[in-house]
Amino acid sequence: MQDTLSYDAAIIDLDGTMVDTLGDFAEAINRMLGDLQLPPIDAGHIEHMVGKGSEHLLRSVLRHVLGQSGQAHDALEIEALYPAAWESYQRHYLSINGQFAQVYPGVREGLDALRRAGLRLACLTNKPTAFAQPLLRAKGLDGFFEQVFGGDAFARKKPDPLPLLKTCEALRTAPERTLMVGDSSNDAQAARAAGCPVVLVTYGYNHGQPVRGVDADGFVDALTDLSPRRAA
Ligand SMILES: O=C(O)COP(=O)(O)O
Ligand SMILES: [Mg+2]
Repeated sequence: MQDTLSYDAAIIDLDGTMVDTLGDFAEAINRMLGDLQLPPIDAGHIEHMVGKGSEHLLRSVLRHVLGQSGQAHDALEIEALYPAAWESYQRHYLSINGQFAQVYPGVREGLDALRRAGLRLACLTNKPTAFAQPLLRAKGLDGFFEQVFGGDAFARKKPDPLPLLKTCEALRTAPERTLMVGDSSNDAQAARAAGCPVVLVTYGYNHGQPVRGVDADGFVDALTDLSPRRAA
């Protein structure tokens, strides 16, 4: 049980923390690869590439499939494919957003308990804001958050501390009283550098690495394990 006694607010990550979006990523990516006449990629590979935003994801996917198909693939070739890949991926992602994704057990109850305890909530994801907002709406999670910021909302993404500091500013809370809840080393590194306490869920995506090896203040198996007491 993670004690929220001294927190005024919580910043919650999206992919791998609130919603299991691997199915959405796999569907949109494989439709994009089909458009580009490239071979498909397994969800297992995609899982290790998620967390650093869509641009990083697409470049990792292109590098992987070009390598698999034995085609020469230097950075220039990946960049030459990138604009068409991004256009296709964005179109497909928006058309299926949420259809192959599930809210993790305990998320609604956990968020509800945090809200009832008086904590202010923001969602901060590396996913583009234009993907994040409709996904939260489709899953009935949008009403919990005062603010929703995507990976394109600020000049730099997590693991840089800037998005967390900007989110604290928007919530008008001090970083040391604002709990970051995420699923990966990105979230933890950003929180450490911003001066926010950080708890990681044990079920998300952590670039294929064991999450308990990440430097964090605690780990929970569900958001319901975050104790919902507010700061005095
Ligand atoms: O789109 C991604 O890279 C995932 O983003 P998130 O884990 O920060 O929500
Ligand atoms: Mg995540």
